[in-house]
Formats: sequence, structure tokens, C-alpha cells
Amino acid sequence: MSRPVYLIDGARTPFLKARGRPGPFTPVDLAVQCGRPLLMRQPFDASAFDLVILGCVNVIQDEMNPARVAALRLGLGEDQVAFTVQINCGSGMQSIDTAFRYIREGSHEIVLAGGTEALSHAPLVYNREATEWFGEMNRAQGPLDKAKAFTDVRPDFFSPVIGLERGLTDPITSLNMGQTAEVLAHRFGIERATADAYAVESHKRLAAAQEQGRLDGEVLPAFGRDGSTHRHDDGVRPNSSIEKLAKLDPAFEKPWGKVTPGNASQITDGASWVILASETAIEAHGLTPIARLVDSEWSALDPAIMGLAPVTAATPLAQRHGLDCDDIDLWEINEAFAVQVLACLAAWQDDDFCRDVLGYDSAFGRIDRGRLNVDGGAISLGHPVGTSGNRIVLHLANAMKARGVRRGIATECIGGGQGGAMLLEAA
Ligand SMILES: CC(=O)SCCNC(=O)CCNC(=O)[C@H](O)C(C)(C)COP(=O)(O)OP(=O)(O)OC[C@H]1O[C@@H](n2cnc3c(N)ncnc32)[C@H](O)[C@@H]1OP(=O)(O)O
Repeated sequence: MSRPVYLIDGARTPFLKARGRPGPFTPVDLAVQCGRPLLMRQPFDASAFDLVILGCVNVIQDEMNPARVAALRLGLGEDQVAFTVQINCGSGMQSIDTAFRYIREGSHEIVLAGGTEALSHAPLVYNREATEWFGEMNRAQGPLDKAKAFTDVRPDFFSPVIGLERGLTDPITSLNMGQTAEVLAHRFGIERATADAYAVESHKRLAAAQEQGRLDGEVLPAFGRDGSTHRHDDGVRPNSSIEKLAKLDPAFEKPWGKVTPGNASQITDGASWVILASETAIEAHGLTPIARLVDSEWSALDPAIMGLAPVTAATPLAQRHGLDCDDIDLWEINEAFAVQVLACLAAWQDDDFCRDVLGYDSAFGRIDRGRLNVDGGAISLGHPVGTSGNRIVLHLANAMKARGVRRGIATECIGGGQGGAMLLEAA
């Protein structure tokens, strides 16, 4: 069976910059913050959902299977099945794709699919030697053995493993994500000034979208237990300039690197949900879709050049539907790094790359910046890794509707050398 699948509605929290200490919300808190008002504005009862799927990369110990914890806290009922998916930065898109396939194939009618991430809550973990020592202490019988174990304590037991640093490092190549972006900058000759100009534009577009109300209804306020209210993505710097960015030092490869804090995605907390439904559910509940999900594609490549995966995922997807570059009215390409997005744009225009890597006769084409990330991206609004794939699909649907255009692709690179892409059409 192959039924049409529609995106009905969706919402996210403001994306909140991680500021070196745990932020006000855990992953499930974030999912509940935007999930509750989203469900309250639906004309159907929350018990109507057939399934809840939530992407999350860094699950915290108190919230194992965050999808289930969020579903219960959202009042979806004890009989609601909910599972969590993890494919690094693709997790929030994976939840949508899984829901899309279930509905398309006819086993489900209406599914809540989201992504959540609180990078500010990434754990500090004891190192291996300390963990072994705790085991020794546990096994020690009686005070004498325990006293002996104490004599084995070493000062370096107390230098923790920083979960965030490890999580953003590829375990196969040992390159961190920023270094993989540097590989692409070198391969495609991306200049620092071009990357900085791209980043400045990202901030300007997000600031304009916030000011002109284009995120209203998509971004819902979040309320901290400390009484704080968070209404907007707080990493935006409307006054950012190429001159200011030029002064920043490289973050990952000193002194020659092109990636700086100004042209990299920000480390951020945030959650996003979308509601997907079949035509049966649309009729049953009187719903009005925002967009139709047409198809999806996942790809894999060398982890050291993971940033090119939007090219290897989105191009076959477009071509499967007979679509050329110009047929896509809007693109959302997750801005892991400015140089990484620019490398994708360069690869799409490169005859040799498209022939050798994608097996096409010639280049895919030039993506007009006017069609790409029209309201900013992860450089300006941040990149809660398990959430971003969900956000770009949701925002693409809203932006397509607002501009009255027909087709869009949301695509992203995924740490570990993978990529995801989804094709949407006007409903
Ligand atoms: C598959 C994938 O998606 S891979 C991607 C996964 N994600 C990542 O790898 C995360 C990448 N990003 C990072 O690791 C971090 O953001 C880093 C290391 C690049 C920078 O971290 P930080 O040093 O904490 O950056 P931070 O944003 O605080 O900026 C540091 C300083 O740079 C300057 N700065 C940053 N952005 C700007 C800007 N747009 N304009 C002017 N100054 C700026 C400021 O002085 C800022 O300090 P301030 O906030 O006190 O004013």
C-alpha cells in the first residue's frame, strides 16, 4: 500500500544556547514544553495518536526512552506506544521518516514525531581508571580491603570525560565534527571570508524572520521552573558583521582553519514536534494539512567528509522524482558549519564530483541562495543535534506554505558519515 501522508501541524521550543552549565530544561522537559500547547491547539483528543516517535541523541539517565516519558507527561495515556530513535544529527528527521512510512504503508493513521536535545545537560563521566577503581571498592570485603583500595586512588581519576566533546567526535576517524568541516573547506577551496559572509546572512535572515513574525506559531514560548520565560532563539546576533567575524580565531584547526565560533552551528537545547496524518485521519478529525511528505532518502559515505551527505541523500531523491535543481523551490540544508553547506553547494555544481561520486553525466546545478535556508539556520538559531532534522522539515513546510511554492527539500549531514533528505510538496 502507498497512501499519501500529510504534515498537519508542528511546533518547537525556542533554541537556547548552552552556556557552560545545565540549562533550564532536560530533553523531556523541552519536548513537553512545545508538545503541550501543540496538542492543545488540535481539534482532536491526544488519545487519537497511534504512536509517538522521538529522536534524541544524548538521552539522560532519568529519562530513558524519552519518547515514552514525554508521551506520559503530555497526557497521551498509558496505552500509548512511544519509542525513541537515534541516528545522531538525523534523529529528529528519522522520527518523521519512520512515522511517514508507517502511515504510507497503512498500519497507522496519525503519529506524533519529534526530536529533542539538551546539549547543556551532556554528562561528565568518570574515566576508565576511575570506573575500574569504583568496581574494586565495590568488591572490597571489610574495612581492611576498603582501606587498601583507597590507597589506589590517583588524582587523574578526577579528570572527567566530557560527554559533549566525545559525542561530537567521530569514533572511527577520531576527527571532531569541526575537523570534518575543515576537510571539506580544503577539498572545495572555501575561503574564510565566504564562510563568514554566509554566517552573517544566516543571522540576518533569522532576525528578520523573528521580527516579521514568520516564526509565530512555530516557535512557542518555554517556561522554566525558575520563573524564566524563553520566547525566541537566543543565539541570534542581528548585529553580526563580516568584520567582527574576521577577528575570531579558528575553533578546531589553529592557526589556518576556516571554522570559527562565528561560522559554526551553536551548541544548543531545543525540541520540535510534527503531526503526520493519513487522509482517513484528516477526514475523521477535520484537519487542514500544511504540506504533503512525498519521499525520503538516506545515504552513507566516508565519516571524514560527512558534511557532504546532503548531496548524496538529496540528489538521488530529487532525481527519483524526475526533478532538477531548479524544480526545488525551497531548500533547508542544516547548517552544521558554513563551510560544510558551501561545500555541498560547490559539489552540486562540480561536474567531476557529480560524475565520480553520484554517477551522473554532469553537475546537478546551482542552488540559489534566495531559495536556501530563507529564515536562517543552525549557525544563527543553533543545532540541538537530535532536534534539527525535525525542525528543518517543519520549517520547510511552513515556509513553503507562507510563500505559496510547490516543492521543497530538507536535508542534513549526520555525524558518522550519513545523510537524510525529505521531499515535500504543497498540500
Ligand atoms: C552532523 C552535524 O551536524 S555536525 C555538527 C555538530 N555540532 C557541532 O559540532 C557544534 C559546533 N560548534 C561548536 O563546537 C562550538 O560552537 C564552537 C567550539 C565552535 C564555539 O564554541 P564557543 O566558544 O562556546 O562559542 P560561542 O558561541 O560562545 O562564541 C564565542 C565567542 O565568539 C564570538 N562570536 C561568536 N559568534 C559571533 C558572531 N556571529 N558575531 C560576532 N562574534 C561572535 C563572541 O565573542 C563569542 O563570545 P560571547 O558569546 O561571550 O560574545
